Amino acid sequence: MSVPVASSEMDNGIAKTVYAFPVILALLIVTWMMWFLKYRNEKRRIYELMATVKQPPSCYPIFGHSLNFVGTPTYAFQKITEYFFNYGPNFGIWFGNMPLVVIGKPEDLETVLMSQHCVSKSYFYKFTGIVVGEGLFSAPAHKWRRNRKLIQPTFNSRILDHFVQIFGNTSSICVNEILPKYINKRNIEWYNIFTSVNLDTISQTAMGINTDAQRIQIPFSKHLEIAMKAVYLRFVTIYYHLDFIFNRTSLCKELRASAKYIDGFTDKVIKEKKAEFNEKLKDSEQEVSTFDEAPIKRKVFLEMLLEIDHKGMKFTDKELRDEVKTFFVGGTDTSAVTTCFFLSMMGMHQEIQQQVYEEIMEVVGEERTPEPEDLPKFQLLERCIKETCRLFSPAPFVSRKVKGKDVTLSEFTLPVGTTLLLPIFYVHRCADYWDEPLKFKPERFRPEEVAKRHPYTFLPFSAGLRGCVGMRYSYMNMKTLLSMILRKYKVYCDYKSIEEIKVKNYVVLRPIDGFKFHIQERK
Ligand code: HEM
Repeated sequence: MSVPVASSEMDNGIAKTVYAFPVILALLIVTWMMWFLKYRNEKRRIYELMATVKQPPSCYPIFGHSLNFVGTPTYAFQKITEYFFNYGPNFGIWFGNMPLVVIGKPEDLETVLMSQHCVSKSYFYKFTGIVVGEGLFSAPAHKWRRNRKLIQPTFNSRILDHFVQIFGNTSSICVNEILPKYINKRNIEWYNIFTSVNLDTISQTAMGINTDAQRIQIPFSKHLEIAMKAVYLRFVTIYYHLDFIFNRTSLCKELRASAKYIDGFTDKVIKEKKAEFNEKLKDSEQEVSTFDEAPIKRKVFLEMLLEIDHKGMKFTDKELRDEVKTFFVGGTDTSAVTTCFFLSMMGMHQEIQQQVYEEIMEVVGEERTPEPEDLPKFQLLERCIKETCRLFSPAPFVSRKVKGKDVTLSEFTLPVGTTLLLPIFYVHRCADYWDEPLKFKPERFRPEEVAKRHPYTFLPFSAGLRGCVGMRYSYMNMKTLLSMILRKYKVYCDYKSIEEIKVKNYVVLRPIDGFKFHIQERK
């Protein structure tokens, strides 16, 4: 008797499925159509905006303006910079079929960088994924919001003050053990030397591990440079955006090999720290210590991530690796390049170098390692670091995407979906905001001069909601290292003017012909 019942239930089931299928299909079609109409509407509004803003000539079908960048990376950088100076501060370019709105007006930069609707990174950042994954730098907005809140406190002032001793120790290795090998020598790989100093500093301060990169001479800096170059070439070469083309190039092979090295290096650090963390955890369970209850904000960055993970807010291995890699990459490359440009500027401006030397002698003298309270007293040194960052902004551009809501600027409104390019390099060298922009004038950063300018004319660390989390860290670290270098060595530079230093952009700015300074020991 049960068979007919089962059969009728089955018939019912089939009938339900038969009726449900067209309903689901209709819903899917309606959803897709709504999405498509919204997408087309967004595109239409962006195209309308592009029609109203200034645009350089030579825009070709399919390729847009991108054909004008084809050539060496140097040429591409020069071309983009030329566009800024001819069409800026705000204008539009077509990168293939992608419209890019360039925002160089300080008032508008402030609006963009302070807007919750501009915290999403643009399409270009996906190419950095192989190097830094989805760490803080490239994370999508929802993930970034959570992680920024967690990470920011590990760089608060009290913690930074504790780091000064480590800055002093790693700087001392550089000054007393590494630099003596290069006295009076030319053609030195300065970038590698200073990347290693910064790697030691960041690994001790943020990870609580000593990599001893300066003494062991690990190839981290070499791989970082290869990876950054490959990522940048991919950005600017439009056909490299297609995986099936890029994956077949030798550049891709080099990028993968370097990214693999950086991953391996990071995994080793995490493994070591995890083992130490688990040991401490065991001890704390036995000794009822306060380890688990210690406030998270007192721990270094990696300890804090491990502790959060342990307390249940899980980070996958990949998430952990991405965050750590981001700090290794973000904290070393930019700082190394800034150190090298700074020393070039000191070599080129001997009088200013002498004044900085006198300031250092006044604050700490010949021997004493700087302490936290000394650092604010290095005022001229700080102005010189800032003037270096203005002329040679380590991050020449950043990019964003408008999401969630339109953003209104001084002259037009950015519709949702617009990709933005923020040309920091251009703003820093623009004669509208800086008199004699190609002159090294640290006095521009005296408080009374700063007060005369719009704050968004100086953006080496970007600014606003998604500005650099390591800005104060960097100033403190650079002041410690540079004061210790300059009191022991005199720097000379073979470049005679700023115009002579031609630059290229491998995500981070570099001189095309290398850093041409040399050091002599002060007697
Ligand atoms: C001279 C040194 C440095 C410069 C010029 C610099 C510059 C920048 C810039 C321009 C950005 C914004 C990037 C963008 O929006 O695309 C940024 C973001 C970032 N920087 Fe730095 N940086 C420096 C040093 C450091 C250091 C030492 C650390 C680590 C301690 C660090 C960690 C980060 C992180 C994690 C981000 C992503 C922030 C976020 O999206 O919330 N940076 N940096």
